[in-house]
Amino acid sequence: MLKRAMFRCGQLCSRVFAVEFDLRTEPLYFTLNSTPQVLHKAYQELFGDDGKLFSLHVHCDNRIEKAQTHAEIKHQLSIALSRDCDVFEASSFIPDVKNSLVKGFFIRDKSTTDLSEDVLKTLQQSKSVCVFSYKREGQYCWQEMLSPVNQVEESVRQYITPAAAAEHHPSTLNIRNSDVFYNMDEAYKVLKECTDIIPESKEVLKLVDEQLETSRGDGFPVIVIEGLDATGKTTLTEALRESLNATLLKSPPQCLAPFRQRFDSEPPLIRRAFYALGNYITAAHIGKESLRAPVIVDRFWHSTAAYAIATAVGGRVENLPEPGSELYKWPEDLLKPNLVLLLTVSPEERLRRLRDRGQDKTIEEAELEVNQLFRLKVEEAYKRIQNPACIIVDASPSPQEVLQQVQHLIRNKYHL
Ligand SMILES: Nc1ncnc2c1ncn2[C@@H]1O[C@H](COP(=O)(O)OP(=O)(O)OP(=O)(O)O)[C@@H](O)[C@H]1O
Ligand SMILES: Nc1ccn([C@H]2C[C@H](O)[C@@H](COP(=O)(O)O)O2)c(=O)n1
Repeated sequence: MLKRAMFRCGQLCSRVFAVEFDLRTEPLYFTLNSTPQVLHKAYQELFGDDGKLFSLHVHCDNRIEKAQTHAEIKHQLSIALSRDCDVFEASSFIPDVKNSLVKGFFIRDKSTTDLSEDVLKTLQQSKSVCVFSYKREGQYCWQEMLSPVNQVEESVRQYITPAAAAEHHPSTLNIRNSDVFYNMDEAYKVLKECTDIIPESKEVLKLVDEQLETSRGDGFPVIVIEGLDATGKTTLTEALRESLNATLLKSPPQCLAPFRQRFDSEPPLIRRAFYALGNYITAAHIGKESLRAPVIVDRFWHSTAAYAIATAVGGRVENLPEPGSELYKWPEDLLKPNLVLLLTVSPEERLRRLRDRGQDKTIEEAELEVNQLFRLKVEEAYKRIQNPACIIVDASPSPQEVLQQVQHLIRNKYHL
């Protein structure tokens, strides 16, 4: 309750709120003020003309619990609310303060029933959930706390006050060590914190402990093949293995395959830590194998970071961390490949290949298909990662031509 009260009245009022009413435009930014503020029309329209409005945020000191509660609420809202309700991503943050982002939702209920209010009141019974409702009177809009079930609490009005757009999209504030990990210890810690609720974490950590050994002398070249799904990575990496007499490795490595589905169903914090650790295990395998032969790697850190950043950052490509941001920096303790090639094909060709393949798609792959914005962000994030940056390969020609193109690139560099 103390946290909720702070959120309502105290330090958290200096926060800025961002609501993604429309993923193709800027979020709507506002702060809260105890004195009424005259709002211009755009805000008046969004806050009050069309249905009942609520916001919901999750506050919790335990990051695992917070991530799981957020995911659970997202699921609850998707099944419990009526079709007349729109759910938007919303967040609150302190401008330029890293890790200050608190994720939540904005709910617009255009129905004539009280269903959404009842659902939200039930959710608010959890001590880490804070729900507000929004009211409008003339040119003023305010927020007040939704009274929990069986509790009539005197609500304090906080008036909506327009705020300047954030220089960087707020979601970028929390990427480090929540979505992308820049050293092994940080990812390791996340799984360690999960061992009680996800017993498989222990087994993954055991595998990490057993396999670690990333040092590598001047061995054979290590070439990573990256790209969105169905761009031809498997086809190319297998052809390269044969033509170069190379060892083919993957990230995540085969030893993590039994755990992948489990971690894919977890919120980003846990899921991304799992993939990050997978890269370190693969790095240990690369270290050994590259002493014997050239190594081809199907996906590595570029994939882990690009998918994580593109998922964490809502909306448009412009919302991504800007080129040169430290968020695109290779982890200090992860083995660096000699060459990273990014396979690209047109969206139409990718869809054709996906359809021809006709196999089950993971949720994320299915999302790629429908979500053009997400695909563009993944590809752009790939291109922004530096040191090593990826070399773009046009993978639309036939498999044989793509192989020749890549052999040419490798030969130029290594005379293999
Ligand atoms: N150069 C190419 N031209 C036409 N079709 C191709 C080419 N390369 C691969 N394909 C076909 O496209 C489909 C996807 O290829 P592949 O499985 O190699 O992609 P991928 O990048 O490994 O996918 P994923 O990441 O989802 O495993 C397959 O049916 C494959 O036969
Ligand atoms: N090194 C890796 C490999 C994969 N991922 C994640 C990113 C996508 O969610 C998904 C794609 O893998 P695929 O379906 O092609 O096997 O896995 C990652 O984060 N890091």
